[in-house]
Amino acid sequence: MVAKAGDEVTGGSTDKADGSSDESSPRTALDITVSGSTDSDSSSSGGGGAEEPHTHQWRAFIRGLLQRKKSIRRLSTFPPAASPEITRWRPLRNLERTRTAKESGRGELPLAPPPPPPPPPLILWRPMWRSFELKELAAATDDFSPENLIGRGGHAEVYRGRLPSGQLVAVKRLMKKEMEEERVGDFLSELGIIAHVNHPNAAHLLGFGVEGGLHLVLQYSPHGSLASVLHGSKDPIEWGIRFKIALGVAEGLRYLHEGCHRRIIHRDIKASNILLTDDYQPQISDFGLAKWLPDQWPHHVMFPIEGTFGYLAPEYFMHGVVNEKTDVFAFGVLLLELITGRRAVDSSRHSLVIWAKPLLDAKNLEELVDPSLGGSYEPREMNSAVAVASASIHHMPTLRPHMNQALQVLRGEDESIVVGGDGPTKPVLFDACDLEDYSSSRYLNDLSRHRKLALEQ
Ligand SMILES: Nc1ncnc2c1ncn2[C@@H]1O[C@H](COP(=O)(O)OP(=O)(O)OP(=O)(O)O)[C@@H](O)[C@H]1O
Repeated sequence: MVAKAGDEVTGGSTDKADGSSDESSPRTALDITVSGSTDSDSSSSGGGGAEEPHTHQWRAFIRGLLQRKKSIRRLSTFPPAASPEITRWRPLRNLERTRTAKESGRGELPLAPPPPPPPPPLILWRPMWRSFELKELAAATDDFSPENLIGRGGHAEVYRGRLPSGQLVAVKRLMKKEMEEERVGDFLSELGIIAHVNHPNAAHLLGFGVEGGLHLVLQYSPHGSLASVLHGSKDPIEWGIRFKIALGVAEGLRYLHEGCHRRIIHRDIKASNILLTDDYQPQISDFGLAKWLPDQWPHHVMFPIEGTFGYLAPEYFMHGVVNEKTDVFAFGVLLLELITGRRAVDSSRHSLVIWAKPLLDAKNLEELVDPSLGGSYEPREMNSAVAVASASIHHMPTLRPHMNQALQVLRGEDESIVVGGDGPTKPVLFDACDLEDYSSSRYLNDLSRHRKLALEQ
């Protein structure tokens, strides 16, 4: 359950379907700003006791939702079979709950949520977003005309629009059929998180609307998504742009993991969720699955398993373990897409990771690199991208780099991992030990098993 009409929305943990609690849920983003309560989290959004201007916006937003007099809840359903791609695999929705260490059979997992984290320092912050009326959104998008439809995800339609000021915007509207179901929760989570994110490499929220459905109003990205540019256009994009995108996504992820006032795990990094500005600056978008993690939690075990086949880290799809390294794995897959020009999952539903792993291990750049580049790339950049991709898709999460390390290698500031040279690749030991001994062949087996499971849905 997320919230019901008439429920009082207050600070604290997020109620799950089974009545259990999940303090890491991004729903807290809404709760803390609406309640202005004494909840220890309240200052994390800049609350700090005194009501800030943005609190009024949240109040207006929640009031609008409650006036809908419709229940908003999570249901134990599967996504519609006709999803445009095999996205958002949610086979375990009916098991929605937070597993305890006992249940998972692992001593190191938290038995119960630890006490709430101490409030972070007060951040003076003024929102740049506002609430839009339906008539404003309709005017901007020419009544949501099909000509303005620029994207359709699993759960939302995105329309290009123009505000009276002349500014181009993207209006993301939760599809009607999804309104009463679990997606509303994701949508509100997305709003709660994106409203707090402020980085050039993250999608920029301009406002929201709750009349006639749920809407996010975002800055318009003229080139659309990386997926459409990389896989949907006849002209291959040159290596310089690909590398710029890799650097920008790494910057954005580092910000989410380390630069925000709370750690944000995106959980759905993929080419269609990377938007491109007019000068191909990438912006991480679609925060529908993103989670805030308290500082003292090394990781979190989550069900249902949600995300996109082809980008899911093995420890996540096998055990539900989520932390920064879940995103690092997906970033590695994204790098492989940029290097090879191939999709994370091809039309025969074969995984790029399974295809690339032997080539990465053999340092076979010749077969790995996108032939449409015609060998035209800067060798240092390519070598560092390949090295980071290889380390990022490591089956052991602790042997994957943190995003700041990945960034340093990409920028050429750290050459501790190099491929393609004469000497052997240096081992990349970022942390001391792993959760378990997990062999490479078992990893590939698990990937294949996961692929089979995903195809059965
Ligand atoms: N700000 C924007 N500017 C331009 N195009 C956008 C913008 N936001 C989204 N789009 C387009 O709409 C598509 C769908 O958007 P988005 O991924 O946010 O929807 P979704 O329903 O959450 O998708 P998913 O299936 O991943 O859950 C994107 O892949 C992109 O092509």
